[in-house]
Amino acid sequence: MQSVIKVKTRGRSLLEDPYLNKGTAFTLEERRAFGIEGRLPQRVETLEEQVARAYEQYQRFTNSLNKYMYLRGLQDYSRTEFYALVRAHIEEMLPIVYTPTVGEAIEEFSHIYRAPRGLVVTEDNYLQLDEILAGYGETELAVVTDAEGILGIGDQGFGGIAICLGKLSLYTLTAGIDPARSLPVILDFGTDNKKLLEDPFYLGVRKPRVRGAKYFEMVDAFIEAWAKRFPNALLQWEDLSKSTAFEALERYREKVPSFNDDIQGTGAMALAGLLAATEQGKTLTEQVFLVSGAGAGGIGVAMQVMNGLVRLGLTEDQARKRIFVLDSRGLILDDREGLEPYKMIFAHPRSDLAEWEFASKNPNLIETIRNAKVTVLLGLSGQGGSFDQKIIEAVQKNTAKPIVFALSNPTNLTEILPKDAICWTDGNVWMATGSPFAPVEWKGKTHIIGQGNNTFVFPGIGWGVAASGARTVEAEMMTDASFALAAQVSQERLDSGAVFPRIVDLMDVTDHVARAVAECAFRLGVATVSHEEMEKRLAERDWVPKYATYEYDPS
Ligand SMILES: O=C([O-])CC(=O)C(=O)O
Ligand SMILES: [Mg+2]
Repeated sequence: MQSVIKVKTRGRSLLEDPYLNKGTAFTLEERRAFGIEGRLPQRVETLEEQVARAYEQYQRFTNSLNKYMYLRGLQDYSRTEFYALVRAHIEEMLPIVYTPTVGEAIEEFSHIYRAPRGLVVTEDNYLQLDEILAGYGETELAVVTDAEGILGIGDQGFGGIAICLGKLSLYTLTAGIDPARSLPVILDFGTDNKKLLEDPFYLGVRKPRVRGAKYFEMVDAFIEAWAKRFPNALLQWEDLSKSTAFEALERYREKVPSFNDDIQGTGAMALAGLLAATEQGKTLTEQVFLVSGAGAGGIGVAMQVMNGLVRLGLTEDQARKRIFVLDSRGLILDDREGLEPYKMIFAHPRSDLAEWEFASKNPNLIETIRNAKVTVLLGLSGQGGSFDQKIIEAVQKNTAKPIVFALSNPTNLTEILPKDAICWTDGNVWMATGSPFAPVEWKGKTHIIGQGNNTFVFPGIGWGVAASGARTVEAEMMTDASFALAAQVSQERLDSGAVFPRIVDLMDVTDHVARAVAECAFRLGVATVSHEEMEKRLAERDWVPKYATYEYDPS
């Protein structure tokens, strides 16, 4: 907690340091002690007064991307003011600093770029990372992307660093990670996005992506330098493409405490929603699941559903028989030539389909729904609109109340619009979406749409790992996170149709998830601090947006 701190920086540099700057909130004594008298308006303000002005300015922008730019500018000016503002208006501003507007900001990044942030790793500097990292202050958390699989919008090159900025903002807001101790990292190994390569403003490495052995040689070098400089820090992989996400996760998970947000975070979130929709899992083992999309998110969700079913008493084999994963070529079956290794675990034997009716080589979406008697649809395909009326009606034949999660982001890639799902099922559906959607009025009832986004879990995972000093991030920790999140969905939320908590409760929810993750680390023996120390670290957020009093430190 900030109260009184010693500060060495003086004069104009103090006003230009976003971690220390208080602007008009510097007291007259501080202005004198730090040599900034005369550089500020005479009036001394409180943080609340500053935030009120910033909010008035924010409201003058009518376009989301402009709002994003304003907030990022404020963040570059003062971390405290930025976080205090977003915290006061979290429901309104989360869709700006995060999904969906962050998607647009990523696409436009080289055009809206203003100030440098984070660490940029390239083919030119990856051998100097020891030296480079020595110049960074103490760090406890990195969000790392190579930007090949950003949200559902694919290869975004250098702009992908903005997803790291967005995720880290959430870590600070909800888990109290000190912004000065968190690091966004872009592995800028080129891009295959033609539009970016031809854009005169593009700031990233203007070359095709490095792939294969050279790619992992460079990531190895980064991990080695990172682990040497910050051995206990947590690393979150974000938005790698499916071709590297699984391999990177496995390759480094024993080397540094790390997890993949799209595989594990999204998986843990989805299982939580399913638990909430089935009375904390009471009927989960009776459901039949269809996962549309076999990327990091799709396979991650399938794995976590499997882990959940096993926790509820099924064997892995029994669980897998209830999960059907489809990619662009249809249902994944064991006789597919060239099947990617990470998909194999969910490949059903063709011999199991003896009684099925389907037209071509692999059953498609509707054929799988009909033959397998699917009751739960999980959309992670990035194919906007792919759950159409026929699809929904087919699921309705199998169950009184389908569960339909359209988890692809941003908004325009959602597999189904909530209003359509509610209309086509006459209101009999458990609906959730990855991006935020407004409530839907249907026959006099207001249906609230829960936001099925990994933001409900990753900050808690990070805090839980930090609090327990966990050496590794284990699958069991994710499952405990799912149960903890599901338990935070109130009866009132369920009555209004939502299977995820309110965004305004994100901080509370994160408390519970963090505790579950930390306790699990203890149970599994991967924690490295005492239970007492862990309790201390969980009791209070490390950093909250408040001003400390500064005392000049001349040493
Ligand atoms: O960033 C988000 O909103 C959720 C996520 O990880 C993704 O869609 O890749
Ligand atoms: Mg992601």
